[in-house]
Amino acid sequence: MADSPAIEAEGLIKRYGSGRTAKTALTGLDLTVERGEVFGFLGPNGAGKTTTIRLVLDLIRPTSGRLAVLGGSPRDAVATRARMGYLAGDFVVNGRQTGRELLTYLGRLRGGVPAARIDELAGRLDLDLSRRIGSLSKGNRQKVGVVQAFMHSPELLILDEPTSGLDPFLQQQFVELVQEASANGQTVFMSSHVLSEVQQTCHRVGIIRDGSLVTVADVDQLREQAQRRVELVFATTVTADDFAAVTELRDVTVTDSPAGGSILRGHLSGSPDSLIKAAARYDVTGLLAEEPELEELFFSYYERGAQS
Ligand SMILES: Nc1ncnc2c1ncn2[C@@H]1O[C@H](COP(=O)(O)OP(=O)(O)OP(=O)(O)O)[C@@H](O)[C@H]1O
Repeated sequence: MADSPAIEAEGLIKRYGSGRTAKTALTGLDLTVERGEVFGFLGPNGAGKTTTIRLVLDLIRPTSGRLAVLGGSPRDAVATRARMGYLAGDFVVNGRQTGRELLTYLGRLRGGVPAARIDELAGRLDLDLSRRIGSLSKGNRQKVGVVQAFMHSPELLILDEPTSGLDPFLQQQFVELVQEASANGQTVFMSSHVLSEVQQTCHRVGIIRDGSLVTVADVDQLREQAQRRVELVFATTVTADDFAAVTELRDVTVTDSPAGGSILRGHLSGSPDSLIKAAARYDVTGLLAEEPELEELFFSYYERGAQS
């Protein structure tokens, strides 16, 4: 069904082993990933992220609970897998093939991918497709992994710490690929410890701890609540008292500007509207408002999870 969620888990339990060595990795996971969203799956080591992803891919089976992927059971793997793309942090394949041979082969399995699409992605990632995969560095091998995950524009991309340990160039290229996939209406489910990457790509984040989801948050809402550093330069002298009515503004300092006038600095949370209106009473010659840092907010969610 087209409008069923991309991923829907209810009371999902996964136990590894039995007897005294048994380990319950998922303790009753409830999770919905809607079609077309980029969902970040965050949590400390051992929380159950990879286990969830392996269940979605039908690489392992749940002990109990319900799981639907693209409207069907993950057990319909053959039909569903061609509509999915998957990349883990350590892309491992037969090393004797060249990148081009492997990607052409995988493209055929996924219903045919034009050679030009493979070339375009390889070009963007600065990947040499003529080299044998076994001779590539970890970073270059991971680029092959990125191409195979994205090349067929799958309905659902499953990414398990896809860029961990990779250089900033590949991380930035990866962010752009996720943003493009999202603009194209594809769904992305991504676990990551790279919070800047999550901040740049995800619509929602879910925090998992000890095998169950503790919070789901909307990244735009977090961004609105988050503080941003602001700096305003005035042609004339202003005082902190002139901005006392702007309740969204905290930690206000006013210093003399080298060009005469004043520089006002502070932290703004919520709407900038009343600050802009208060500032408009004076002659504003400079303005800086930084993009809010969500990392601290993400960490506070991790911690909140730890207390529950
Ligand atoms: N094959 C297995 N056999 C036994 N226990 C396992 C197995 N795979 C995972 N576990 C355990 O299940 C729990 C969840 O592991 P999982 O790999 O899903 O966590 P994760 O959130 O992906 O962690 P990380 O961020 O370190 O990758 C951990 O306690 C782990 O030790």
